[in-house]
Amino acid sequence: MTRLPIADAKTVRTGLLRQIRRRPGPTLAALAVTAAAALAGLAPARIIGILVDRVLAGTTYDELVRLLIWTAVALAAGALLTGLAAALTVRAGQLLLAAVREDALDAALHLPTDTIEEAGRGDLLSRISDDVGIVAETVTNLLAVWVSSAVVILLTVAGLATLDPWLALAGCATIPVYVFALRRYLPRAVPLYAEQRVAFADRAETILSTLSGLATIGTYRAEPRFVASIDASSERARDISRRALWFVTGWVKWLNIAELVGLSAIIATGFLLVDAGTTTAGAVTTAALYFHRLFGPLGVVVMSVDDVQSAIASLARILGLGTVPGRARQTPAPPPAGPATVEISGLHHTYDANPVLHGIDLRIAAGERVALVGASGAGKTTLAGIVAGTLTPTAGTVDVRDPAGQRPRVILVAQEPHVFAGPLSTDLRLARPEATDQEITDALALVGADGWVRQLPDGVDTRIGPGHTQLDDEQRAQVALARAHLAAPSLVILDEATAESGSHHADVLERAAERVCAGRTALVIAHRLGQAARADRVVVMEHGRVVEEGTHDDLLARGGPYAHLWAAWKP
Ligand SMILES: Nc1ncnc2c1ncn2[C@@H]1O[C@H](COP(=O)(O)OP(=O)(O)OP(=O)(O)O)[C@@H](O)[C@H]1O
Repeated sequence: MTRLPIADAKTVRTGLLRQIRRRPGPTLAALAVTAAAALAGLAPARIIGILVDRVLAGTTYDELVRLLIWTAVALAAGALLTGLAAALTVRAGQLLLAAVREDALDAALHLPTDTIEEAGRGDLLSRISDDVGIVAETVTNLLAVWVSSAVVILLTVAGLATLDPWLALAGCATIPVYVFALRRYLPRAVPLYAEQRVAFADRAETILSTLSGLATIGTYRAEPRFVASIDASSERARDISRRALWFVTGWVKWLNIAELVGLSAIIATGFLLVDAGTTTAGAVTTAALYFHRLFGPLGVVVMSVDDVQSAIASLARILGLGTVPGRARQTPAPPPAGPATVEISGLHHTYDANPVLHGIDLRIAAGERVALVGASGAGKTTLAGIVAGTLTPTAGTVDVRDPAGQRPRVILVAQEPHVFAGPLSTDLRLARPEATDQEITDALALVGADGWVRQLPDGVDTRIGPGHTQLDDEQRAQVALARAHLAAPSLVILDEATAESGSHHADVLERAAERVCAGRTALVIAHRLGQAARADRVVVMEHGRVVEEGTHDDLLARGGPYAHLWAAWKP
């Protein structure tokens, strides 16, 4: 199975930057307030350092009180700004995510049908639901903390360096311990947590399956066996949770050792510097407090690396959707025009290295109705999908033009047409939002659906779908044909719209299909050869090639593949 692509690191970076550049205000505001909050957070440490120096030099009571008031003001300002920065960062993050989500949804809606089929719908769905959910949760819970931690770390290190480069250097003694702890922790954390999740899922599954089979278990007096299996899975979950707890404790121990090493190095260096008279005790106090401020942010960053990595992986999956070349966008719908001409040349198509179309050349004149016939698997649906633009051919071209030489509206009525849940009239207006009630009624009458629609509880406004009125296959096909008629296409492609039904229904639908095709160019995949007999021209396909074409009578007279199909067909 071909997977949908995952964006590489560069695409993720440029994708995010592009979104930020589109609307830079919220991000810049969040960064500015975060920086102000970080600076306000540095102020108390600086004031306390000054206070230490003043006390050592012999200060007055008034000055002491003044400095303490300044410390309180700085703390309050820091707290306010930190709260504001968090709110602004989450807002900027959510706006960014909303833009990314909109783009991803847009890309998903324009993915070529064959790409979705090859990759599986599950992959696409999990990207626009699960992955978006993971990123949204990270943005809400961690983005503000990470941004403020990064800014605090940056400004605090800069603050340390401006106090005294030697003190900053001494603080670096913590780095090797952090690196050692990270290298020890990260590689073991992911598998451990994955194992824990599996154990939890296992326990839930065992309990659920026992509960759902309670009656049967009682009948066979098998309770002890099931209780034992719940016991076993619970023990596994407990053991692994205990291991995970020990693991976290061990990890936190290393963080504490790193802090101890850095702080000790700063105090020891400070002692030497004060002794040598190159700095003051107040500056060393400030440096120690600055350094202490780093512990919180560093701890948060390190503890949530896993979550952020998983969010980045999800983001890469979401942005990967935008890297698939999309289908041609048909919006806005071209205005109704006369019947189209179709020029197909050198068309090849391959599914997963399995070639199914081998160089199809076909021309359909304006207003002509061509029936496509052939055994199952001959490639008819594939050809129809390519002409409709829902499939991208491996090679070759399809040129569809209206009388004015423009790409016109092409409507494909698929084998299993989809009718959207909701009022029937809303489904029909999908084809033409401005359609009047009369036009809708006329379209339903044209396809022979007016009778049963009138009998629905609310007529054409009756809600269709689960929990409401359910349509049968014939009714769905009629709705699809009425919708196609309302769209006023220049080319209509019918893919076995009548194949599912019994013979009376087939007659109803065939008549409906013929009326929808009238005055339009039409390509009809005809399993019921009666449809082919009434077409202007019949094109016979075998194993991905056109083997015969002509009128029904000509082909019968020729006695080739079509004549054999006709002879074998029982109307
Ligand atoms: N999405 C797909 N992925 C892989 N192979 C496919 C896909 N769709 C069709 N095929 C294969 O391509 C070949 C042509 O299929 P296609 O549906 O175009 O033929 P058809 O003439 O319309 O047949 P039918 O009348 O049964 O619908 C078949 O062998 C089919 O198995």
